[in-house]
Amino acid sequence: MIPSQEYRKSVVHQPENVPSGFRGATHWLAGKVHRRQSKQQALLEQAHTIHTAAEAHRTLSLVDLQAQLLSFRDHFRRRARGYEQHISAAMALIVEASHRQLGLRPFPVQIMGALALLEGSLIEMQTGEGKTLVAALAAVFLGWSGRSCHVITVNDYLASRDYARLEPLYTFCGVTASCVIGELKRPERQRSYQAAVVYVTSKELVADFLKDRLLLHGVSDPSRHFLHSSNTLREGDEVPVLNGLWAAIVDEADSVLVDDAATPLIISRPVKNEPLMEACREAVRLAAKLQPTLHYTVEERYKQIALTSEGNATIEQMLPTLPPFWHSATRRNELLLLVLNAREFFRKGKDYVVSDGKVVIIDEFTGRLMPDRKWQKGTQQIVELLEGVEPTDPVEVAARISFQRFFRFYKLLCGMSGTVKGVTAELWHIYSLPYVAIPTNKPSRRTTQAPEYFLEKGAKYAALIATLEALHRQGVPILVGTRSVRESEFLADLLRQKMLNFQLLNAIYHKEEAAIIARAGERGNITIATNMAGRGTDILLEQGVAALGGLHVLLAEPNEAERIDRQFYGRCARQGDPGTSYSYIALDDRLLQRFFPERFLNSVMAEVLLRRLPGSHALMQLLVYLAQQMAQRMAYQQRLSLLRRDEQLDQLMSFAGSGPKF
Ligand SMILES: Nc1ncnc2c1ncn2[C@@H]1O[C@H](COP(=O)(O)OP(=O)(O)OP(=O)(O)O)[C@@H](O)[C@H]1O
Repeated sequence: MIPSQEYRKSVVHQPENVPSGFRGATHWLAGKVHRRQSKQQALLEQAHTIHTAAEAHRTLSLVDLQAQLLSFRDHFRRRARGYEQHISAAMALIVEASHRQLGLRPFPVQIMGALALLEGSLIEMQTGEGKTLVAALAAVFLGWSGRSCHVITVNDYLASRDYARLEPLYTFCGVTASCVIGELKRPERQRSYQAAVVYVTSKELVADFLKDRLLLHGVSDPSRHFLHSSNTLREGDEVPVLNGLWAAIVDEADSVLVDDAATPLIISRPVKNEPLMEACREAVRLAAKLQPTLHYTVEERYKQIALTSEGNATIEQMLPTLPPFWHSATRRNELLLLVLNAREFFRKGKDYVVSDGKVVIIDEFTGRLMPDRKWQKGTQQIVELLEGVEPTDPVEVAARISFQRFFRFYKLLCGMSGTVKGVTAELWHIYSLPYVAIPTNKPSRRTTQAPEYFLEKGAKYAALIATLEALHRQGVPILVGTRSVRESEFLADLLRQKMLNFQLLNAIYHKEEAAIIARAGERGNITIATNMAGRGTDILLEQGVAALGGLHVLLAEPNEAERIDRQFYGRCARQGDPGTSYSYIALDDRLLQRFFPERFLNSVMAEVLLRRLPGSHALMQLLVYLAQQMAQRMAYQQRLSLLRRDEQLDQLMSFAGSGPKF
């Protein structure tokens, strides 16, 4: 049904040699655009035909509809001759089943999206266009094949929500479905992974994969069914939970396959290290006797701490009473600086929380609690000791793999996102994923305000608050996007001073996060969120809000990827609703500061903005564009070099006869 990766790469979108010369290159480009457009046109036409055919099934009884679906399922499972030719007929029945079971009649563009997924493409579909249903239409087919299809969601909440919503459709079509979330124990996980369609986050999936690989002692082809490799298990071993890696539909594909691509997923195991624990305890005891300024200096801006001569003298006085370990100045300083760093720079409520007697890290960018994440090299134990909770054992790495490497194991990979442009070449190069743009069901009614530029953050926030006040007075709901938890809290303080009511998305669980984001479309609501928070949650407008211009979204700081900015703007004007997007940018924003010299920004650009010289906005726009391009280029190079390293490692290992390792 789906062409293999190799077939796709060789036939469908094989990168051609670009002819030399300007004329040659423009012809080549025009031909490429033309081929892509005709492919999209063909898919859309097929989708319209299916939509019309589905209308004819409205009169079918429920029993007949299901009987026809089940007969198609058997046909697909047996891979009977020419079964691919029945995709349109079967899809028309699934469309009707969706209407009966979910109350949703897929639009032609959604059918087009599902067809493109089945061809193994990456589809770009605007936010709010109903990607959840698109994935389900394709997953029914993949589930019919009898092998597991993994639908990758952004978080556990979405995995269980999407599974619960779509389960009636799957059951009706004769497909077993399940979801795997963090709280499931291994026996339950194993049962869930046996289903034909499994909703799961990439994090859970990769963690289970690594645990299985450890159980299987690193042998076997990762794409094969693990249970068939049970001969590699030893007596009394736990059973692997996964059922092989065959097909995956990745939601928010840009985030999973690009942004998180190089993130290593690590399986660690606690190790008893009593000497390290004792050293941490001693360091905390010693540091308690040191005072800022007198014994050490704190450089807030660069997050640096240095012992003063007074500090060094105090420690040396204590040396005779300390064990020999402390007589090495390097070791002593390293440990003491760890404690002082934790004491001066780690903030409870911002960097971590203490819950149920445990120190839990808060993600700096999303504000989410990360119970599985631990600081390294003794920092975790030191923070725990400072908080007076029982220190946990240090951990060692047992197995690791990057998301990029993991997803390349799938025989069939496809994905969806609202923002793919800008990374299509990378997705092709790394995953052999061709790209198909899906048109919107209704024309977009988003108004995009030109970005506003400011000399410094102070002026930017003052203007931002004034805009919020004005819109709030009119009853317009506003969603403000920030780049970090710190910035969202700073904004929240400003709003408190103005006595404005607001909702802050910060360090809470996905369910509450989704509930807050879902209410962002209510009259007069102000919601502050980090850009990634609540991704995937539907924002419905309260009655009467559309007449006020719909949801307004305000980006408080540009991101390193223009894609993430666009993803945020996509929170408004969903499904043909009205909406407006704004962006406020200051010369001291992190993006510009990272890529341009401070002197250039503070003198040349400040002067240009201050004098409102002609073309100043275009120049600022160019700077932001260049900074984002540079950031993306650097991130891409990083991912590419990781991939090359992985590939080299593979070659070495296969030479040694050990098969794929990570
Ligand atoms: N065919 C349909 N008919 C009516 N409503 C639909 C249809 N398909 C989807 N919807 C509704 O559209 C809304 C948005 O759907 P969904 O959350 O799947 O969009 P999305 O593309 O995944 O958005 P995001 O990118 O923000 O996650 C939901 O309320 C869903 O019920």
